[in-house]
Amino acid sequence: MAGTPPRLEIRNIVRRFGGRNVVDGVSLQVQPGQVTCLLGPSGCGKSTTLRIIAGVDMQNSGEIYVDGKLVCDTIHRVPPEGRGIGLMFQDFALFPHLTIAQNVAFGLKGSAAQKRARVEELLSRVGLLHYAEEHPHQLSGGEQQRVALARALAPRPRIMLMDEPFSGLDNRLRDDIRDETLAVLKEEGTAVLLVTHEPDEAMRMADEIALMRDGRIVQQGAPYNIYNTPVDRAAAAFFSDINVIQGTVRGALTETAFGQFLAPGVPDGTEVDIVFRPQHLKIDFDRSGKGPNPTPLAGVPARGVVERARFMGRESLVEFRMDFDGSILKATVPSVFLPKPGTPLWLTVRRERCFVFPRKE
Ligand SMILES: Nc1ncnc2c1ncn2[C@@H]1O[C@H](COP(=O)(O)OP(=O)(O)OP(=O)(O)O)[C@@H](O)[C@H]1O
Repeated sequence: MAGTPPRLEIRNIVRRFGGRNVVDGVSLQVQPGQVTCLLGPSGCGKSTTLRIIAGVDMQNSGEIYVDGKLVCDTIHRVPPEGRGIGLMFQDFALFPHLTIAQNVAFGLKGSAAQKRARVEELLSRVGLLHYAEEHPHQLSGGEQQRVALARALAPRPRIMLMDEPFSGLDNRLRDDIRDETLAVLKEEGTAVLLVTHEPDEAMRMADEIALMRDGRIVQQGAPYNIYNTPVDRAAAAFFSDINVIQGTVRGALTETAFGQFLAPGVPDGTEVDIVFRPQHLKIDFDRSGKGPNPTPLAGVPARGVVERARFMGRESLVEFRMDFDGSILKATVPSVFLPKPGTPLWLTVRRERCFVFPRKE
């Protein structure tokens, strides 16, 4: 690509432990001011990837570039402190014997006046200037996390690596700290690579999500695209509960109780999973044994009987036992609607909300 190189680029990183590729050919780029989330289940290799970029672990093959300059392959290796990288980890504790200001100043170079100016700038940005002379134990968990952010940002790192930085905080506080952190990182124009196993965190923070499984990135893109066009059943299931209807392809179509689904390019006889999220199952009332009329967009309605309905605050989760095969499908609906078990209702699902994937055993 012509023009400015990415702030961070990794190419084909492989890391083996005990004969297993724990990181198996990971490539990605992060631009200045952009947050990329490495998202995946526990053990998929996220932290190992981050540790390699930080320089505290070493890849078996692959390269790391910062602003287009090679900082590490299997021959050259810039030490961690020479990479312009800041770190923020959940258990990256503050120094208990130093004041808040001394903690933030810890990695800074320059004159005393320059250091003081930078510390004051960052502490006021995270709203903690009045705590400058206190010690960490006098601050709440959320405040300590903000100090940790200020400390990591103080030397103006070109790249910030964050590994589950908010997981020690309780829910409400976590949302606030995430938003504040994001605002500060954007102002500083830092390129951020954030590791998390929580889809909500990734959706809230990321400009781009790299979904990782078994050491590989299986899908990469804006949160909206990753959520709405998953590459496979597991990618869909990572973000929410899913419904799955099984079918077999005949003539690029598969027949279900909801009518036909297109399966272009899928060979005859292939078993497929038709996957959709519970919020996309639409409910209609029973009109003397009939449901709404079929439409090209929503297909044929199918009847189910309410098995269970649970109130969950903002929404209700309703489980239906379907007449056609006795399977259970789930719908989330606004919680004003809480039908009684045994109520027959009709269900439809819009075609553009469904994904047809060849079944993997
Ligand atoms: N030093 C090591 N020696 C041997 N195996 C390791 C080492 N470090 C990591 N692993 C293994 O590599 C795999 C990936 O670990 P990693 O910590 O990168 O996963 P993760 O996706 O970050 O998971 P988590 O969210 O639980 O930290 C795991 O199976 C882990 O046991």
